[in-house]
Amino acid sequence: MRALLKRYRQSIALHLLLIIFGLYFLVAVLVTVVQLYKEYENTKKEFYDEIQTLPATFGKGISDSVWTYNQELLQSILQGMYNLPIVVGVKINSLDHKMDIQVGAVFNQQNQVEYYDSKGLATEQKLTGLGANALFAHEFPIYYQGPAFSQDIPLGTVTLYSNDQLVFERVKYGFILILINSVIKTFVLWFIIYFFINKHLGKPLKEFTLKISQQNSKFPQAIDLAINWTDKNELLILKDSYNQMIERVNKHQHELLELNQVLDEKVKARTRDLELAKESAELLAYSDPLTQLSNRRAFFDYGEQLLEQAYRQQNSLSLIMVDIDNFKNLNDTYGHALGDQALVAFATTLKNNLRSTDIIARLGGEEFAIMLSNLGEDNAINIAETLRLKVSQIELEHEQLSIQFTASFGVVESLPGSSNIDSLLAQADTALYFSKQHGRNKVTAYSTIANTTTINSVN
Ligand SMILES: Nc1nc2c(ncn2[C@@H]2O[C@H](COP(=O)(O)OP(=O)(O)OP(=O)(O)O)[C@@H](O)[C@H]2O)c(=O)[nH]1
Repeated sequence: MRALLKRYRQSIALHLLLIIFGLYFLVAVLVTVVQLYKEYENTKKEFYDEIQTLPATFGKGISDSVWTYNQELLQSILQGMYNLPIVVGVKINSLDHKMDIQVGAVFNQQNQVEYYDSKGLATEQKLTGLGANALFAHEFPIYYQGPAFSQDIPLGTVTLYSNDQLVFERVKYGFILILINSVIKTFVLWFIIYFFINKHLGKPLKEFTLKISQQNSKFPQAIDLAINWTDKNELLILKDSYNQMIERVNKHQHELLELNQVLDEKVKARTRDLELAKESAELLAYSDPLTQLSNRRAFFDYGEQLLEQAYRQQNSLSLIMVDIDNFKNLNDTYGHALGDQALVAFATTLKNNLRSTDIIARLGGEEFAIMLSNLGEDNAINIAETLRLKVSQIELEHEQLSIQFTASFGVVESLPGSSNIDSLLAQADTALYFSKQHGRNKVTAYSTIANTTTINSVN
């Protein structure tokens, strides 16, 4: 039942049919009721007309039996009348009241219904047959017309009673037939029309809905419906409109995708530019434009990291400070451009002779610092010596002259946990200063002069 109700709620065909045939059935019932009423009225009239004809048939017999006081004959005539299907009761009122008699259902003086058997004795209602609540009566006089009398002699009256229910009983079967006819017609038509509405509207709509729900939301496709209809009906027009819309949506989607791609490429290009700009900004911020070595800031940042790492791993780390000798002189003698050339050649020599993991930085002017990870003082001194030699071998050409220069070095080893960049630099600088003081083009280890320096400071 629940499934049927759900099916009804979900089916346009069933819904429409219920409305249409519900109304149709109501109208059919109304028309039938009106028909029944009319039939009832006609039948009632027919009854009345038939009752009107009875005096002509039974009047003479009744008059004769009343005149001759023949009770037996009167009773049998009354019984014959009572047996007629349109009569429910007969009442004779004779003038001398000697032949008064009633059979069946009749009204008394107080207009109440009373019931009598075929012998005229009062009885229960059942003997009168049909219910007599709605009696209607027809009264006619009886006369004696004998050859001895010139005039009709009034003998009394006969009242015939009939019943609405008899009328109804007669039309009832006709009405039931009409009603059954209407019900069968309604339901047969209902199922036939449901079949066709469902076939041509319900099913295609269901198919359409199913196919729409199965669409890929990103790339919807045109839909085809299994409708055998040569001309375009509303459903086919709806399907075509849907397909046109899908085509437009897909076109729009395609344009959007293309636009997205263009935008994506633009964003990527912009991101690349930004990254490059960032890289070059970082490079600028962290490198020396002339020598392409790290600058002072980078040296401090990277140096701190190396120091921490060495501390964690309990590794040795050494710092070398280098300063080109008499650089002012070089600048003043051969010009600033040659000075720059010397700085670049010097930086290249450092780079070529050190590991990529070492930090080489130009701290400012002609002053450089090198941080060597995993190297103790002895190794650092050796490297500084090599560099000193390599630097002294650099030859710069200037106006057919070969220009050479030297550099002084200060070396210090970091003791795990006791050093920071500033103190290391200060110590390396002390060693460098020592090299400068003792003839330049030298390598000095801080450890070799530390005591002397302390004593000097104390003095
Ligand atoms: N060409 C050039 N010269 C620079 C640059 N930066 C600093 N200088 C010069 O480097 C010279 C450094 O001179 P000083 O500090 O007196 O040192 P020095 O002449 O090398 O003497 P010592 O260090 O004692 O051997 C100055 O003349 C600066 O003008 C630069 O980028 N290019």
